[in-house]
Amino acid sequence: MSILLPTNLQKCPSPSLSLSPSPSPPIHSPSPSSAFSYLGTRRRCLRFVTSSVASLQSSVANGSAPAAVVVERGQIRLGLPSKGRMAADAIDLLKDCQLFVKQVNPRQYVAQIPQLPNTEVWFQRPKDIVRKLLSGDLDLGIVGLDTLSEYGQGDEDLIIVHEALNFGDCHLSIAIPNYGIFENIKSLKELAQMPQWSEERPLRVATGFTYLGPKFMKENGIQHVAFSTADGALEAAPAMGIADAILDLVSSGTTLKENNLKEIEGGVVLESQAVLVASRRALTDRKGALNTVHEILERLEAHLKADGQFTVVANMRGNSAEEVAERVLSQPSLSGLQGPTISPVYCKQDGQVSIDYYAIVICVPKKALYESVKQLRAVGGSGVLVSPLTYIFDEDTPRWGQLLTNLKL
Ligand SMILES: Nc1ncnc2c1ncn2[C@@H]1O[C@H](COP(=O)(O)OP(=O)(O)OP(=O)(O)O)[C@@H](O)[C@H]1O
Ligand SMILES: O=P(O)(O)OC[C@H]1O[C@H](OP(=O)(O)OP(=O)(O)O)[C@H](O)[C@@H]1O
Ligand SMILES: [Mg+2]
Repeated sequence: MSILLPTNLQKCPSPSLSLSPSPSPPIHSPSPSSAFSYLGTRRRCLRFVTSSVASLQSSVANGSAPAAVVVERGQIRLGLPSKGRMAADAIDLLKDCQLFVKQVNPRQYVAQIPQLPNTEVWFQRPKDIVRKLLSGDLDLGIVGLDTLSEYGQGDEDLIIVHEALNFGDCHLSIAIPNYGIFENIKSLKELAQMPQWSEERPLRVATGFTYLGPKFMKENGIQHVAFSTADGALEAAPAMGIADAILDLVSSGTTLKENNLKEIEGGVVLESQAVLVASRRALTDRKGALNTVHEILERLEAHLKADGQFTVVANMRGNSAEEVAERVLSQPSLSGLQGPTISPVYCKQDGQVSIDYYAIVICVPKKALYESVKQLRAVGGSGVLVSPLTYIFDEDTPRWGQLLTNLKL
């Protein structure tokens, strides 16, 4: 395999991989462009790079000196995306957890959360949040798993505290043209076995993910690949003749479709969504950091668990609470969190108080709402009321226990 890194990396480790001309003529178009840099093509380059790849990549990709000790400071620092599609969603999520980020104006990069008086918010680009967690300048952060994986490179100091914040859903995937020599190619295996690729003329992949891309190809035993990098609109690269394939984020798939590209079986590198990440050093060494993370985690879990559920209340005729419970529990979608809550409904008839009905209360996953209502009706439920659920505070916070285990506390 020739996973090739830029020659310029060897001379000048800089976070921005500078541009060099394409190594070999493209298959669709004879006009290589210098808009993308091929990450090295020469064998002597590969030999050098493979021996020092780990240390070189981490200092280049992280753009900062490795953190050594935890610097004394009074406040816990939470990094939030300063721009892009994640910025508003991260603030909205915290708001839904009753954590209100007070930013005086959008160009101010520091903010407060009055509910967490020992915590400061710092707005940073997602990749810089990861870099600053590693350098010790931030303690916590919210970023996409893709960014965390690309810039964190599996560093053990980075701990994912909550892996599913329910926004920023996308996946990192290889895409190829749906025309020309790729028309009948449907899988990564078929792509790798195409006779066109050789050491001299590798499959050229344009990507912003220059750590995850080569790692994935290596793990899949794919030979003859060369990566180039660019900062956006990657989907144009194949049609421009700059690359054969791309490795980029996909959400709705519209951008791929509009650019005549397709995903292939086995080509998904990573499923991603927003995560809460912490620096292990900060959690173990910085006073107050663990308490802050506990509070944020409790609020997040309570909100996110409730977010997918409705509260359903219905009346049901019956002779006793137990008899109604049996009917309700005979249906697969009506067991609620622990089981239905059933209470008598007291009616006054001819001066007498009687119990003919029982009210049942259950939590129902939003996706299963209609099915649940049908099942309720089938066992005699009537007057079904549905309302959104705001929080579910469980007895304990499962991820908190996992975090403590992970920290060996
Ligand atoms: N199309 C998408 N749909 C949903 N989430 C996405 C999509 N593209 C990216 N994301 C998620 O949002 C994060 C931020 O992406 P965004 O495009 O806002 O910023 P960026 O790519 O870092 O910056 P820029 O695009 O301005 O260079 C990504 O790391 C990813 O987790
Ligand atoms: O599958 P879709 O819903 O079409 O989304 C995918 C696109 O979204 C992102 O681009 P972004 O909008 O961030 O622009 P960028 O290329 O400038 O990063 C990503 O890089 C894809 O190009
Ligand atoms: Mg983007």
